[in-house]
Amino acid sequence: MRTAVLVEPHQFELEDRPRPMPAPDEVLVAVRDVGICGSDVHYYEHGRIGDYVVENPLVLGHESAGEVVEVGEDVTTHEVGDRVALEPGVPCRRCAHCKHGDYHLCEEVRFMATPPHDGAFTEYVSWPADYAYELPDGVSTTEGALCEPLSVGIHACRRGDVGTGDTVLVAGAGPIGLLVMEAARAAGATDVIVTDVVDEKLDFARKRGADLAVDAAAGDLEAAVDEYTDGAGVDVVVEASGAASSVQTSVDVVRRGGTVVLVGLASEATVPLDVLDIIDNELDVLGSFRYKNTYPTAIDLLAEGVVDVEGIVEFESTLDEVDDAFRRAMDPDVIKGMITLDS
Ligand SMILES: NC(=O)c1ccc[n+]([C@@H]2O[C@H](COP(=O)([O-])OP(=O)(O)OC[C@H]3O[C@@H](n4cnc5c(N)ncnc54)[C@H](O)[C@@H]3O)[C@@H](O)[C@H]2O)c1
Ligand SMILES: C[C@@H](O)[C@H](N)C(=O)O
Repeated sequence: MRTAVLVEPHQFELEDRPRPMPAPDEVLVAVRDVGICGSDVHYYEHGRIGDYVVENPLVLGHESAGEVVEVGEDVTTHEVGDRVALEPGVPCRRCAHCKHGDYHLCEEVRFMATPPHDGAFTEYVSWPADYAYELPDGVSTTEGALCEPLSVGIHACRRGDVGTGDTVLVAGAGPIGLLVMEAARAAGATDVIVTDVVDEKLDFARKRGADLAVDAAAGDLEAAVDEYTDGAGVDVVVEASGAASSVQTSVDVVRRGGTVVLVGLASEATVPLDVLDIIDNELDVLGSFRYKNTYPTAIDLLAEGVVDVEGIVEFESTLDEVDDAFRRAMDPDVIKGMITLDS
């Protein structure tokens, strides 16, 4: 099977690898769509993300969906021909976190495209059947692949307890921020303010329904939020830019008693933060890491037409064009590229 392998930064090789055999509890999936995530681009450019270093050739891609072509002998839940979205993190199922229900915090998780685990820029992936979620008619495999970043948005909104009538500020209009916006609307938020520092991203957010889109670099964000909320501040901020300065700004624009959810991986591990602000205003400042139990929700929201994910896809390429696709995805103005396969 054709497989795009990152052999060193900025260099993919298309290899012919043996097709995997599904284990008894797995399904073999012919991959149809794989999103290019910011983390894939980061590995492509730098060969590492923090402590995760690409020491051996790695297959990138963790936002994937496809069609079941074979089922393991113990699998009773899937049939050949089912279209499925693959949740890319499979936990150990035995540790305290898994037993506690926080399987996304499992330290033994096998997460696609995170060294040393291969991802989905390949023709076939064999994956545990219970992490392969059937897509109903009407939900495309492109949408199935985008259940992954949508899951990040759903989990962040759950962490922030976003609810009916809330005003939510989403910092960063990349794919994650835009899908946080979708998830926040689905959770009942009536007002969504989006910030970014790139005009094209702000325009894109406006076209996708942001009630207010503000340039965070222009220096008047707090005033703009004050004006919009009559001085109250927003109920929930979801920080999805990863910009260090945006962490304090998030604390500045949330209302007293409100919640700040940190999703963006701040480029600097330590960021200045006015702790008295947090105490005096009794803020909840929470981390949000990946997701748990979000795929069924994401698929339901897509099937009901409550969220739009395909609208963030700006280009599609084939596996043979993976190098070009990654070069294109490095453009800061581009929101999302997809690799499509037709094996
Ligand atoms: N916590 C998690 O589980 C999780 C999962 C996926 C991604 N992430 C992180 O979330 C962040 C967003 O991911 P993405 O793929 O959308 O990234 P992205 O780089 O495509 O988008 C980030 C956006 O933030 C904008 N930005 C930069 N500085 C800003 C500022 N000061 N204020 C507002 N916006 C600003 C950028 O212009 C860009 O549009 C990244 O840091 C990523 O690593 C976290
Ligand atoms: C959650 C996922 O989208 C992220 N890129 C990660 O590897 O953690």
